[in-house]
Amino acid sequence: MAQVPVNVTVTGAAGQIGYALLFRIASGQLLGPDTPVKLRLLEIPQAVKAAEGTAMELDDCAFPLLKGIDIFDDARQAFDGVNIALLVGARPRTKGMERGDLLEANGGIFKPQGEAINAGAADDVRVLVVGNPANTNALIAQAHAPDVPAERFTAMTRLDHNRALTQLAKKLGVDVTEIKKMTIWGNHSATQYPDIFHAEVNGTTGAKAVNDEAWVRDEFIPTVAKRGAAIIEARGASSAASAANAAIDHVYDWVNGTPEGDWTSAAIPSDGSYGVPEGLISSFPVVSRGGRWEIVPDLEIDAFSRERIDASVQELSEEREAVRKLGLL
Ligand SMILES: NC(=O)C1=CN([C@@H]2O[C@H](COP(=O)(O)OP(=O)(O)OC[C@H]3O[C@@H](n4cnc5c(N)ncnc54)[C@H](O)[C@@H]3O)[C@@H](O)[C@H]2O)C=CC1
Ligand SMILES: O=C([O-])CC(=O)C(=O)O
Repeated sequence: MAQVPVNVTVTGAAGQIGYALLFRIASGQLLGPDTPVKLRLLEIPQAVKAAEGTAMELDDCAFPLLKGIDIFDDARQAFDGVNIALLVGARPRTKGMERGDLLEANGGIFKPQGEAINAGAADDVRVLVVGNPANTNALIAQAHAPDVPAERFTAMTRLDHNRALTQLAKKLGVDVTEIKKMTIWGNHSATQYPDIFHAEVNGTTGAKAVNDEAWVRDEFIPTVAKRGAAIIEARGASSAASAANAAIDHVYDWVNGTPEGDWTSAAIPSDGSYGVPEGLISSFPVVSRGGRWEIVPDLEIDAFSRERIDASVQELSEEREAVRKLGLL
């Protein structure tokens, strides 16, 4: 294990996702059991003490792969030399806040973080934005990091993907491992489109195996798309451990590749595929090969799917327009 440690920066480190995420990174689940890591935690000044507490607990685990923990309240320092950037900290929507206000408040976070990544990140930096609105926050950060290849900025829809796998598996009474090629299209929001027409289950498609369009339309899609709100309702707080789990899955697959014969979902910059305007950070069916995400090409999109993909992509276009008007792009 003479390998140089990989620098992993986590923003919002003292938050609830941070707490569920850091121990898994340090134990080797993010990058694999042979890759040592150094953690660089970014928090706002008021939460630095809490982050220090988490760092004490990380020390107390004596993880063999953890080669250092540094805590910052300054983005330039936190992203200096970063290889993997997990942008979790964001401004949550509070009462009375309009979508425009939320985008503006997050612009104040993701613009300077993009600039800091541009200034100091390692050449191989990979960025995953978790903090909501994740797709558009990723777009803002990317816009302020012109020296970093655009494809290195991604947003998380893997939690939606994993939610969709379990909902379909439960409906069919099969194991989640029997379902391949699930897809989430569009925005990580209630407009997202979980697509089972291309999913494969024991030699047929997910849609054919279910054979019930009303269930797909009225139960499956809304259950997956509104699962975040349902968790908040039940738990009194938003998904944390499942979100951290999805972040681990996203980065692990990005670095190590997706399995043959399957694909996953990630929000990545559009190359114009499937009618998604170029540059929007939208969720697609993707494989990871040679450390890069590739959009799965040439899938047939029927009218049912087309309408839903277009609606979610339309929302992303509107968010892009809104942040453009705010001068954030
Ligand atoms: N993409 C996805 O699937 C999911 C996204 N989320 C989003 O993830 C984000 C974090 O969720 P939680 O950890 O539950 O929230 P949280 O409120 O528990 O933690 C957020 C942390 O970010 C910190 N923070 C705020 N501004 C910061 C800045 N400028 N730099 C560094 N840190 C900063 C806060 O001090 C806080 O400790 C939220 O935006 C949430 O909506 C949550 C679940 C799933
Ligand atoms: O809605 C939220 O804040 C949490 C979220 O993104 C999710 O659980 O998908």
